[in-house]
Amino acid sequence: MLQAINLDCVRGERRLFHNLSFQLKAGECLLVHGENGSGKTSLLRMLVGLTPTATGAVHWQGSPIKKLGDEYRRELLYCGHPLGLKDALSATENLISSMELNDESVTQDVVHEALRQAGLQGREHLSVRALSQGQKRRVNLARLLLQKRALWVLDEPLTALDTQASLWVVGLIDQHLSNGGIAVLTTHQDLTLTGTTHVIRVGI
Ligand SMILES: Nc1ncnc2c1ncn2[C@@H]1O[C@H](COP(=O)(O)OP(=O)(O)OP(=O)(O)O)[C@@H](O)[C@H]1O
Repeated sequence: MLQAINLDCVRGERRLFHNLSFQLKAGECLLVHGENGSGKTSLLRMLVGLTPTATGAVHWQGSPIKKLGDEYRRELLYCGHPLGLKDALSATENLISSMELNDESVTQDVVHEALRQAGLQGREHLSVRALSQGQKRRVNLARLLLQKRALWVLDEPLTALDTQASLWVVGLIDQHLSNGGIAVLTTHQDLTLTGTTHVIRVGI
């Protein structure tokens, strides 16, 4: 279970949200809506532990994430901004190095299969700088197939994706939820998921 308890977010002079609380059980998804600059990314960064919570706390399976540290990070897959890809490396090299950074091993065949499913067959060895924005996003999202994590936190995962790739990502999220995973995502698009979906709007 993921719990946000009385979170506050102040950026500069602006309070973006106040006393924000929710909880998500296995199989549940939270869609975070809000205008540009309303605090969606700030909230996600708090949930993954990249931005400290000034007040309130984030709990995972009943314990504060601050206390869990790496134990929490091993349960978590965060696709944020920027995409975190190295331009000089190929899609394959990026994914292998991202797995290695997390002490996970993966074969090139498994990476190629993930890239095939992401619609990047034939582009596995091209340096990422030669890929389009949507293709870069697909490389980043191929991690969803490789890193088996209980909690997905996805910041605008559909940005730059065409209709087919958007359907692919929505299908992956649905599958994740039906396997008992939890997901939090921001999006400016209308999104219909089959699992239990909660919606919050940030910006006050
Ligand atoms: N490190 C920072 N220091 C000061 N202000 C910041 C910082 N990070 C974000 N902000 C401000 O906080 C506000 C919320 O930013 P955030 O990125 O969370 O918005 P968002 O809802 O994700 O926006 P978008 O839909 O445009 O992606 C913005 O006004 C932004 O300028």
